Amino acid sequence: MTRAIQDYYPERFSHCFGCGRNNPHGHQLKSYWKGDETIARFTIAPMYSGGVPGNAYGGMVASLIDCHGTASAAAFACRAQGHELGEGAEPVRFVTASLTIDYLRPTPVGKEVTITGRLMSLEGRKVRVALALAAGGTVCARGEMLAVQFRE
Ligand SMILES: CCCCCCCCCC(=O)SCCNC(=O)CCNC(=O)[C@H](O)C(C)(C)COP(=O)(O)OP(=O)(O)OC[C@H]1O[C@@H](n2cnc3c(N)ncnc32)[C@H](O)[C@@H]1OP(=O)(O)O
Repeated sequence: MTRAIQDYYPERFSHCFGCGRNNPHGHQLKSYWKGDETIARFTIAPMYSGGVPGNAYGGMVASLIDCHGTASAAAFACRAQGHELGEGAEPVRFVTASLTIDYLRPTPVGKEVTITGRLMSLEGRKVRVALALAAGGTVCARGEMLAVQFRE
């Protein structure tokens, strides 16, 4: 898959500060399939420092996990319906209903981090995703999301 999951979002849902391709001021996070899981790569700029220079502030960590989680939910739901993103109808859009983050150790700025997503369960409009953010192979934060399919 060469296109990011977010690149399949309808235009009207592509303004998110974290991952919207139509938001020139945002982070424009890109998430991809990796086998049965999902992955995004991102380098946090030093301006997103937390209290200690060199480490990211917690909101930035949550933001990356949040956007990767909703993208993962859309991809998991699409595949569960028997097709891939870009095939047939436009992908359903998910919003975060609940997100918990465990901050395990500081997340570095200026160094690539990976965010991964794994499907936990899919039940009706609800998708639960397990998420992890790692730097240099070390997990810095874990997240758990309940994403709910948006009713248009
Ligand atoms: C045209 C406007 C376009 C707007 C698009 C926005 C896209 C932006 C994407 C994001 O940036 S996500 C940002 C942060 N998230 C939000 O702003 C979401 C705010 N919350 C909501 O809009 C609604 O609460 C939500 C859509 C998540 C759910 O409302 P619904 O009325 O569609 O569904 P409902 O309340 O019936 O909940 C559906 C199921 O989820 C469950 N649920 C909802 N919130 C929950 C929660 N917090 N914890 C546990 N379960 C929860 C709920 O119990 C229920 O379970 P069951 O189906 O088993 O009965």
